[in-house]
Amino acid sequence: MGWWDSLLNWLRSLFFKQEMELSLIGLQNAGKTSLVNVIATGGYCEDMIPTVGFNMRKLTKGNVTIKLWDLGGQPRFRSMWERYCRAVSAIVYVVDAADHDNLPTSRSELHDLLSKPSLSGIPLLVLGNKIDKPETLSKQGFTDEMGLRSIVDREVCCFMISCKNSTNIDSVIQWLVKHSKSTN
Ligand SMILES: Nc1nc2c(ncn2[C@@H]2O[C@H](COP(=O)(O)OP(=O)(O)OP(=O)(O)O)[C@@H](O)[C@H]2O)c(=O)[nH]1
Ligand SMILES: [Mg+2]
Repeated sequence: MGWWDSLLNWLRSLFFKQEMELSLIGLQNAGKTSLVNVIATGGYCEDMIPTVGFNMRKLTKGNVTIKLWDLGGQPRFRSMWERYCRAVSAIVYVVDAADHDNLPTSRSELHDLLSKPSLSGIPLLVLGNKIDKPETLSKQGFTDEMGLRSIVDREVCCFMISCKNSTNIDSVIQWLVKHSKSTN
C-alpha cells in the first residue's frame, strides 16, 4: 500500500472513530464483570470478586471506543444505577437466567429503573446470562418473566448468552457497535 492510501486509511479511521458510553446494570452475581472481561479479553474466570461501587473500562472494537460503566449489583449500590445511566448510548441489563428465585427482583429493579424520566428513550439490551446451565429459562420464558414485552417506550433487544462458553457474545458486540452511532 502506498503512503497516500495509508494516509487516507488513517484519516478514515479518525473520521469513523466513535465514542460511546454504556452502563452495565443488573443484580449481584448476574455476570456483568464477567461480560466485560469476555468482551475485552475473551477471558472467563469462576472466582470473581463482587464489584464495589463501579469500575470504568475502555474497550476498542474496530473504530469504536466503548466506555463501560460496570456497576455493582448489590442492593446498597442500586441507588447509583440511574446516575450512571443518564448520559449513555445504551443500557445493558444483565440477568442470571438460571437463578429463578431472583428473577422477580431483577424484573422489578429493571422496571423501576426504566420508569425514571431521565432515562426515557435510551435503548435497552437485556441479556439472559448463564445459558450453559441446564436450569436456564428459554428465551421465550425469560422474555415473559422479565416483562420485556411491556416495554414500549424505547428500543429493546434481548439475547441469551453464556460468558462462560462465549455464546452469543458476537451478537452482543454487534449490537453495541451498531448503537454507538445513534447518539454521536
Ligand atoms: N455458569 C456460568 N457462570 C457465570 C457466567 N457468567 C458469570 N458467571 C459466574 O457468576 C459469578 C458472578 O459473576 P460476576 O461477573 O462477578 O457478576 P457481577 O454481575 O459483576 O456481580 P456484582 O459485581 O456483585 O454486581 C462468578 O462466579 C462467575 O464466574 C456464565 O455464563 N455461566
Ligand atoms: Mg461485578
